[in-house]
Amino acid sequence: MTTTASTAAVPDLAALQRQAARRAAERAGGEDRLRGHIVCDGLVRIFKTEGVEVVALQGLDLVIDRGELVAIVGASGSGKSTLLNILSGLDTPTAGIARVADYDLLALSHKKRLAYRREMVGFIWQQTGRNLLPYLSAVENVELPMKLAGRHGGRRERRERARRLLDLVGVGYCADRRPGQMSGGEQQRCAVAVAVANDPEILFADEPTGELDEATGAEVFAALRTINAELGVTIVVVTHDHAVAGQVRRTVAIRDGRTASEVRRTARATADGGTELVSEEYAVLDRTGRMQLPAPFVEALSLRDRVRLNLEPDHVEVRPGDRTHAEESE
Ligand SMILES: Nc1ncnc2c1ncn2[C@@H]1O[C@H](COP(=O)(O)OP(=O)(O)OP(=O)(O)O)[C@@H](O)[C@H]1O
Repeated sequence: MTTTASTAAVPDLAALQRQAARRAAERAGGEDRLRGHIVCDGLVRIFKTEGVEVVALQGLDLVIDRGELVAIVGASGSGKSTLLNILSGLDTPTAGIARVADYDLLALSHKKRLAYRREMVGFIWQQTGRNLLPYLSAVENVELPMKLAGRHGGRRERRERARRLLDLVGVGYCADRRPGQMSGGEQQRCAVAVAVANDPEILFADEPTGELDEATGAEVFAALRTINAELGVTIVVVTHDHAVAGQVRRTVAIRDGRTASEVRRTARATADGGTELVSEEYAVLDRTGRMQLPAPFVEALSLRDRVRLNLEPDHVEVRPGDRTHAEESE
């Protein structure tokens, strides 16, 4: 399915993606190391509470390359937070494969899990107040993780790096302000700088724009795109807002704990000198050949129970199946 939308201020998502991939390859030591930075294969997470089992992830497949900026969308309860908690090392899956760089997330010792969370991963929470310490200025907030990790040289080097990162996300002018003196959007952009202070390979963000209006949310996404392109950090953003997902090149939709579909976007020039955003939607096929039909397709043809499949030379046709005896005799 392809859709287009014209707008004057569409960023060139493909160019940014190429720059991010170049930077990521420099960091990782070669183009051949880009593939499969994050790999989930048949990922399962079952929660057991008072004898009741909830299958939050039921065989989820997902591959994200180094330097990608991906949005994960889905309705409430579809398993987004469960996935993010597993990938960021906060939770352990029940079964399947979850691998990030060289870390097998199903078999991490306590020590390795701590190292993974300290060195590999940065995190941004939805609640602005959870990302920053209220009694420190923006620049001090960015310096703090570097200081705690004992990295990035002495005081002066840390301060220079903190100011550089704040400039990069567009809030250099807030360096000496405390969070209470900044807007919600400025705080979240500052949180992006804090999250990458120790140069993690991957940045996870859970609804980072959930408390912001659309325009301010777009500024936070612009900061994420800049960090992605300039530093080559792989970024995974979870959101239930499909409009926000339009800010990135690749969106993965989760339904009932499985990867259901994917949208890829590219900006292209139009004949009248404007810019056009082209979106293409793909269904995701797992290793065993299973896929979910988009809900609007199912509804449009009242598909249910069974469908007819025909193999054509270059496509597969899906048609409503036979009606049951009961329906025919009505
Ligand atoms: N700790 C837990 N114990 C029991 N069930 C849980 C737990 N965490 C999540 N679940 C269940 O797993 C399913 C997926 O939840 P999850 O929070 O991952 O969804 P989500 O897509 O992030 O939803 P939301 O957008 O509302 O945050 C839900 O049915 C939820 O009730």
